[in-house]
Amino acid sequence: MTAVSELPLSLALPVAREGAAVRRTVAQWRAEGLRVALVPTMGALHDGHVSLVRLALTQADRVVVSVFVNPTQFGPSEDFAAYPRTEAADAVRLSEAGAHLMYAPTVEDMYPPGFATTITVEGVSRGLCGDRRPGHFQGVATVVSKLLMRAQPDVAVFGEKDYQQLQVIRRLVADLDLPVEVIGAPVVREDDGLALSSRNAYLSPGERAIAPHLHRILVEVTRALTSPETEAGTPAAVILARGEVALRAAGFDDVEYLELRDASTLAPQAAFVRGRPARLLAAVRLGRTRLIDNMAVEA
Ligand SMILES: Nc1ncnc2c1ncn2[C@@H]1O[C@H](COP(=O)(O)OP(=O)(O)OP(=O)(O)O)[C@@H](O)[C@H]1O
Ligand SMILES: CC(C)(CO)[C@@H](O)C(=O)[O-]
Ligand code: BAL
Repeated sequence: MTAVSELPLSLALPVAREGAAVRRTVAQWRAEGLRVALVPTMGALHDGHVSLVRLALTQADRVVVSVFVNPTQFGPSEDFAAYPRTEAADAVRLSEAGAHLMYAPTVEDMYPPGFATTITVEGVSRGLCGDRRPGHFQGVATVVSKLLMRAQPDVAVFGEKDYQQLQVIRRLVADLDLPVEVIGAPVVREDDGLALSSRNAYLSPGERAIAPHLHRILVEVTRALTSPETEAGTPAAVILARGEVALRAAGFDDVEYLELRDASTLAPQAAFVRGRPARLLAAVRLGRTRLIDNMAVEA
């Protein structure tokens, strides 16, 4: 293991580069009877990530945070090369947040020559981001499987900001009998409602002013979906179409989707049914930035 050289000594956080090093450290902790959590990330850490670490600390004695910009979940025309990489600052944030180990593997370590296995989670990976980003959830499921195998945590924490991803991982863990408890953490937002996201750094000042309208419109659509008017028979499609018009009017360049889905299977819902938890999910484009957000639709 190496320490990140730019760190002040008092903040030094152990950094593992290889799966074997993580496995050794975790095995030692478990031999001491300690419970271990894993928080997978792609780095460029913000308060949303810190909230996951804090939640992990309430569930475990030791917290490992992986920082890996996973090439296999990016399409050929996506932002893999441009994705922000801020490892030294990430290590400081993790140290301050109370994490115990940063796991920052290289691409070669994760995908050595000859690597040939891909994990596909059917059903929940279909539609929404799965359609818009072909191959994305295969890349996510494959790398998360590897991270779980390497770290062998008791619990793994993922944010609800990436709601479809969370459901894909829940399905993956259940289907492959992986011995880990998956915990979802609530979305952390800016004061104006914008969900924190590493990609918010791409927004120009003008785009940043438009971005919070995504959350505002999700709140309005959720209210409309659960209102007595809807119960009286307005189909969800009509309300969703009004929401899409509102998003375009607010200045978003494209609305990839705005959909009502079952909260766990992500099956499309033609209407909100009281007592059946649903989720409203959206992806929009603002200049070169793709933003996603979602909200519980419950009553
Ligand atoms: N605002 C947030 N609130 C709660 N969890 C979050 C938030 N943003 C990210 N996460 C979670 O942090 C984990 C790592 O996500 P990731 O490193 O991709 O950050 P990100 O900000 O979502 O980046 P991107 O802009 O690429 O989507 C994921 O489980 C993700 O859902
Ligand atoms: C789960 C994850 C770390 C896998 O690369 C990534 O998709 C993310 O940061 O949400
Ligand atoms: N936050 C999910 C990772 C991705 O968008 O690729």
